[in-house]
Amino acid sequence: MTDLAARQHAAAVDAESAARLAARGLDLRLVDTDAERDAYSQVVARGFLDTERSTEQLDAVRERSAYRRLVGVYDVAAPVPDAPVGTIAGWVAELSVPGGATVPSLAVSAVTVAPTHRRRGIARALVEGELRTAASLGVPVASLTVSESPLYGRYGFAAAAAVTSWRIDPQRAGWVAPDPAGRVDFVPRERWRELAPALHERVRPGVPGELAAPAALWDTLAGTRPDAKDAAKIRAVQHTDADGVVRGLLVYTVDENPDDYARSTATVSYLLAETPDAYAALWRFVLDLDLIGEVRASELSVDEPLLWMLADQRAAHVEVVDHHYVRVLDVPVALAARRYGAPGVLALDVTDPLGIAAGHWLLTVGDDGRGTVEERSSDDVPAGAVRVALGVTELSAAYLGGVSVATLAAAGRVHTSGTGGAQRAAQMLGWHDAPRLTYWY
Ligand SMILES: CC(=O)SCCNC(=O)CCNC(=O)[C@H](O)C(C)(C)COP(=O)(O)OP(=O)(O)OC[C@H]1O[C@@H](n2cnc3c(N)ncnc32)[C@H](O)[C@@H]1OP(=O)(O)O
Repeated sequence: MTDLAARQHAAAVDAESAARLAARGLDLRLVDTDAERDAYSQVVARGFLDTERSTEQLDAVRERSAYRRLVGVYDVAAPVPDAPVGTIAGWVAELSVPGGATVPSLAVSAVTVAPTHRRRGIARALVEGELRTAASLGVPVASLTVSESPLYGRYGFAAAAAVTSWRIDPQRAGWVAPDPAGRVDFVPRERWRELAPALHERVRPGVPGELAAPAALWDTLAGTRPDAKDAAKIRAVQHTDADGVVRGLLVYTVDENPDDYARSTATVSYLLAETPDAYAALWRFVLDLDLIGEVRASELSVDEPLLWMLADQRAAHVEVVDHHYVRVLDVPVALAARRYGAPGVLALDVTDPLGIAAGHWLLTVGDDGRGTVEERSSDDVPAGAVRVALGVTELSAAYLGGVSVATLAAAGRVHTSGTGGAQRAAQMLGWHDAPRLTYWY
């Protein structure tokens, strides 16, 4: 755990949110002991429509979630006062940004409020409180994946990295890409679980929008958790290059079609590739599986090379889905971390309903794509700069290069100065690789 992550984990709860909730007889506090964590875990399961957790599941969750800071809201007047009526989890993890660098991000998860206590501002107090705490510690961005799209824009989050869900008819798709080098083999799930973290560590800096993954993710994907459901369905595969180095990993499941056995369904749970050969070989393996009439995959990029490997692009039905939500907390630190698509100068006027990221900033990008950021007064705009007035939600939307500023301007969400200002700002803030996050958290 980095020093920043340790400080975030141990920080006191936000005083403003605590006072707001206390005025309603509610207690905001850190969830600490094993018994508290188990009670919290049961409430989160209920909040996400899951069944009550068994002792085995509680043990598995507790063992795998120590990295998470857990905060609960308690109602002392409730019949079970030890069960929180509101929950949130947060931890600091590296978020990849355009250009190969990473920034620390407050990853937010497990936001639930008991149906008995909804629509009284408890979720707002929890989310705002954790954002203020992270910002006060110097965490430059926050991020999350969502159950419902409309929830987090009000706090400054935007869908910065969309992904795609695919349904492919492999019997129609064909293949027009070169034959990939290397070999593909089945491996035991336990072996896959050992290999995955290191491969992800190598791949993720080059994928804007990807987040350092908790160890628990690999157990879930490989079915190696003691409480795993349907683990026996999971098939694990590796790709190795000519030197025998593992360059790609795949886990998938198959569901028989009782009406037509030869048109069963294969679902790609996770496909990770470090090289073009590994990427092509693993996709080709999936598309060539016998007895499969449909291949499903999700959390793929909006600009997936796979589309250009298919002889018949209409064999693939592709749906774009909002996925990784990002919220800038510290404008200069966040903007200085990424690289830019073109040189130039932007005068940014940023508004923020929570006040955290509001201000006037000058972003100067050199020919090498690196940016420097200075605070400026609102009327100080150098000649040649494009003035961009936007909310923190729109800044966050454009942060990873996943949406063009020209598109946001055309949608009326961003205002730019001068003829062609939106296009120049779009070239600067744009990036050649679509951002993506490969999992949910
Ligand atoms: C990162 C994650 O964990 S995503 C998972 C979110 N959690 C879930 O989906 C679990 C099921 N849902 C719940 O537990 C709750 O309904 C929550 C957490 C979504 C909302 O909790 P509440 O305490 O009722 O929210 P709260 O009263 O603080 O409302 C905050 C704002 O969100 C709005 N809001 C709350 N729920 C919804 C919703 N389902 N759709 C749209 N807006 C909503 C409120 O109108 C309010 O708006 P305003 O403050 O701008 O006027």
